Parts: sequence; structure tokens; C-alpha cells
Amino acid sequence: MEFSKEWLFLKIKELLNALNSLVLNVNCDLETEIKHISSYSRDLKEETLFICREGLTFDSHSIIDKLYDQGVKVFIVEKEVSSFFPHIQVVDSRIAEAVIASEFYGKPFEKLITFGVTGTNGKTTCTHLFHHIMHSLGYKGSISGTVLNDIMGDKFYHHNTTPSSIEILRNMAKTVNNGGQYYGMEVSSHALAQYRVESIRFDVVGITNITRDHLDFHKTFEDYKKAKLHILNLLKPEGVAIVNHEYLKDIKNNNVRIVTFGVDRNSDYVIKEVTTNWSGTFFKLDTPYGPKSISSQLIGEYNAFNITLVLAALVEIGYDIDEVINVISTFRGVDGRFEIIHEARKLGIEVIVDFAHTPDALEKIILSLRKLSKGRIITVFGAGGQADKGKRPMMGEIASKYSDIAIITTDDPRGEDPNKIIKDVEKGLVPGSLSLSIVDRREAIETAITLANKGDVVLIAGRGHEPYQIFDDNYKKPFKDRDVAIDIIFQKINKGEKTFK
Ligand SMILES: CC(=O)N[C@H]1[C@@H](OP(=O)(O)OP(=O)(O)OC[C@H]2O[C@@H](n3ccc(=O)[nH]c3=O)[C@H](O)[C@@H]2O)O[C@H](CO)[C@@H](O)[C@@H]1O[C@H](C)C(=O)N[C@@H](C)C(=O)N[C@H](CCC(=O)O)C(=O)O
Ligand SMILES: Nc1ncnc2c1ncn2[C@@H]1O[C@H](COP(=O)(O)OP(=O)(O)OP(=O)(O)O)[C@@H](O)[C@H]1O
Repeated sequence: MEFSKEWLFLKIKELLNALNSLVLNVNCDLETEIKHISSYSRDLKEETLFICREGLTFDSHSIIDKLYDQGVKVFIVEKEVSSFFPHIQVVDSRIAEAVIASEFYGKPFEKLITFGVTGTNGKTTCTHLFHHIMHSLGYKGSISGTVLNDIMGDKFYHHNTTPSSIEILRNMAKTVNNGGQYYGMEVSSHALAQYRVESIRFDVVGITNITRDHLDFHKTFEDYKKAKLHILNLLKPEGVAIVNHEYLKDIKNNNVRIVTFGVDRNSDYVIKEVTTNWSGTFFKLDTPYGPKSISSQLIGEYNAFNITLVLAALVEIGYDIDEVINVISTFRGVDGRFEIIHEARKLGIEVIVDFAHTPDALEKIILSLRKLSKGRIITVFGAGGQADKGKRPMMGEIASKYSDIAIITTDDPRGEDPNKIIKDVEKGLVPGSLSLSIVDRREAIETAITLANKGDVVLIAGRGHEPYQIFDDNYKKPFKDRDVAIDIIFQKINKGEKTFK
């Protein structure tokens, strides 16, 4: 989906107004016309303005000569460069990229209903539920996040949960350009800390929960929480924030309209009488519009929180609460989030694939399964490489404490030794608990399914929908937990193993 050519251009002098106090030095012709903006060297077109940035792994100032030779018209730089290259020097290229993207694409968020959700867990579930409800109510729009980018029907995967400023604003502009009315997106803590969404303004934002994750990047939990809460500064003037009541105490901004949800009876939306079974989750909700009953196909008590966040978000920006509740019940969920492998029922067991990869998420889903099943819970899990090593023993403790059998295996090692990661997880195992360590993920899943007796539940946690196991930058092994589980199940059925009618 491309733009019509005449639609996009910008003169440098217009850009200077928007950049304002960010500008340190101007060394280019102010009448230069720009028809494309980029901060990535493989995304160049004619009349391109390129933003150089010293990032965590690369400094694109180092390729300014190559970029110039490839036809870049003007550079935005945050370091001194030769006056030979037409450029504008700014204080910070990340913030400049956010401002330039917003200016160049004509602030598309002003023409859209924009919903941004942040939080340690639940972002994907919330954005996909939002997309489902808006589509079911007859609106057209886009969503962006970990599992899927759906830009007015153009579906693709992005390696980031939250892309760069330029990519987000470009996608928002495409949405407007093609008659879209809304844009829902996951906003990661990394994105907030790196100003990827700094120039966007949201009609409504949501905060699902703030528990331990990504402390390898944010260093402290306080920094992590601060990054998440920054989303409250990105609302439109009439915007509203839907916040899990548990975190109300952390919010210091008093000029933001806050609506809370949770089990605390002082919440604006009070979740009550939650029941969850193999066909879904059902609960009562006290709302500012009276008591309501909610039915959903999503399984897991924590989904009552995700559902209420999205419901409150839509109602508080003017959608009819009963219309929204009606279409919630038709949402079938997200790939790899509490995904039931129905074929397993031929073996008389349940096999669930889930994305839980934080201590809080793992605890919540195992406890949800405990309530659903009379049988044993056999949990296959691991921990990602190059990420928050501190949580590894916590994962081991939670899995061994709440499961009947905990099988530690390889997740995405990302260049670390899988055996070392497993050793780190083993340190948290509850003494006397039943656990196994099996480095090969397929073998671990097969062992769990073999050990399961009638009525038992096998939880395959940590990777959800992910299609590849990332061993290092050069080796991504195709591995989808769901497909591997189904293959193992059929092998057992074909051998006539444990098939209960
Ligand atoms: C650590 C981190 O967050 N890095 C993100 C950051 O990169 P960076 O600022 O360090 O930039 P860099 O990669 O050093 O490159 C510097 C500059 O050179 C440019 N460049 C770089 C290479 C090249 O060949 N050509 C080129 O022009 C880059 O576009 C950039 O402008 O900004 C980039 C542009 O937005 C992101 O793609 C990149 O995500 C990396 C790939 C990543 O893995 N990030 C993870 C940690 C992340 O952001 N995760 C969250 C979700 C977390 C969760 O909830 O699970 C996410 O939102 O994805
Ligand atoms: N509200 C919640 N509270 C706790 N755990 C949750 C909640 N919602 C989902 N989870 C758990 O977290 C996992 C990830 O859910 P989801 O993908 O919706 O969150 P996310 O924030 O997008 O995660 P990520 O940022 O890693 O993509 C689920 O598979 C489930 O185990």
C-alpha cells in the first residue's frame, strides 16, 4: 500500500519550525523539498531526509558518506559532521525523529481514534480485542503489536512490539489515507523510554499491570514503572487513561482523566464473581452505567482484567456499553495466548500453548489451569537469553511451586548457552518438587505429553505464537510450539498410545 506521490512533501524551513529548540546548527538550503524520511539505511527513496543516530548497537553517522552517495538530500545529525553534507544538527535524534515523523505525515493521529496500551502483560490481548470490537461495530482501522501488524488489511510481522516513530506515523498515515477510523497499538516500555511514541497523542491509553520484566534494559523496577507511566503524558486534551486500580497510587499526574478498573470496590469498573472454564471466562462488572454481566471465550481469570480495560476504554470515549459487551463474546482470542490444542483431547489430556514468559504471567496461568482441571499440571517452560537474568530462578520457583511436574527447557537462547540458562532457572526450584531439565524443546514437550495421564494438563509456556527459536543472530530454527505439539500427539495416536474415547 503506497502513497500517491503528490500527497507527501515538506520543505526544510517548515521542518525547522517544528523542530524548534531541538536545533543546534543549520547547514543546508531551507527551500530543499523532502519527499521521504528515513532513519534506516535500507529505506531510501528519492528526495530523502535521513536521521542519523548513535544507537545501542550501531551509529548511522558512520555511513553518512555512503548515504549521501545514495542520494540522501538532507541529514539530521546529533553529532558534528562535515559541512560538505547538507545537515541540521539537533540535540537528540530520537526526539527529532518523533517530531519530524509527526510533521511529515501530517499528525495522522488527529484524524483517528487512537488507543495505546502498555503494561507487562495483556497488551496483545487488549489490542486484538479492541480491533475485534471496532471491526464488529462496523469501523475500519489498524492495529500494531507483537503478534501482528494489520494496517487496513495489510498484515505483516514486525520484529518490534512497537516500531520506530517513522514506521508508526507512516502506518497511521496509511490508515487515514485509506479511510481508516482507528489505530490501536501496543506501547512497550522500551518504546516509551526511547521516545518512539513521543509525538503521538492518544484518545485513550490503558495500563494493564506493571510487574517484573525487562530489568536488563530498565535496570531498576522503578525505572521500568516510570517508563510505563510516561504514557499518561501522551494523551489528547480530552483523552482518558484506563488504569488497573492497583497502580493508582503510583500516578502523580493530576491533570489526566483517570478511570480505574480492578477488584477493589473503589475502582470505577469493579470486577466481581469471575469464573473461568474450558469454554471461557464470565464475570460481573459494576460500571458507572450500572451492573453488567460479561461473557468471553477467553480463558484465564486475568482476562477479566484485559476485557474490562478495553471495555472501559471504548465506553469512556463514547461507545455504547451494551453494544461493546455484545461483541466481546464473539472474540476468539490471540494465537499463542491460552491456545487449546484440541487434538490432545484424543489422548484424554489438555495441551495449552501460552506466551507467559514473566513470573507474574506464569503464576497466573498455572493457577488458572489449577482451577480448571482436577488432573495434574505439567509445565514446560524456560527463559529467554540476553534478557533479565534475574527472573530465571523466579520462573523456576513459580513453575515448580504451582505445577505437579516442571520441565525446564530451551526458550530463545539468543546466543547464550541454553544449558547455562537452564542452570540459572534450576536455582529457583522448590526443594522436593518434581522437575526435569531437557535442553531440546521438542523432547521436553514430548516428555510432558508422554507423562500426562487422563485428565492431566500440559502447559507449554513462554513462546506462544512465535515461529522461530532464536539461537543467535545467524541461526533462527523454525519451531512453533503448537505445530510441534500436534505432530507429537498424532505420532502417539498413530501408534495407538493412550487414546481415550
Ligand atoms: C535495544 C533496543 O531497544 N533497540 C531498538 C532501537 O535500536 P537503537 O536505537 O539501539 O538503534 P541501533 O539498532 O543501534 O541503530 C542505530 C541507528 O542506525 C540505524 N541503522 C542500523 C543498522 C543499519 O544497518 N542501518 C541503519 O540505518 C538504525 O535504524 C538506528 O536509527 O531502536 C530501533 C528502531 O526503533 C529498534 O528496532 C531496536 O529494537 C531492537 C531490534 C530490539 O530488539 N529491541 C527490543 C529490546 C525491544 O524494543 N523490545 C520491545 C518489546 C519488549 C517486550 O515487551 O517484550 C519492542 O517494542 O519491540
Ligand atoms: N492481565 C494479565 N495479567 C497477567 N498475565 C497476563 C495478563 N494478560 C495476559 N497474561 C499472560 O501474559 C501472556 C502474554 O499476554 P499478551 O501477549 O496479551 O501480553 P503482552 O503484554 O502483549 O506480552 P508481550 O509484551 O510479551 O508481547 C499471556 O499468554 C498470559 O499468560
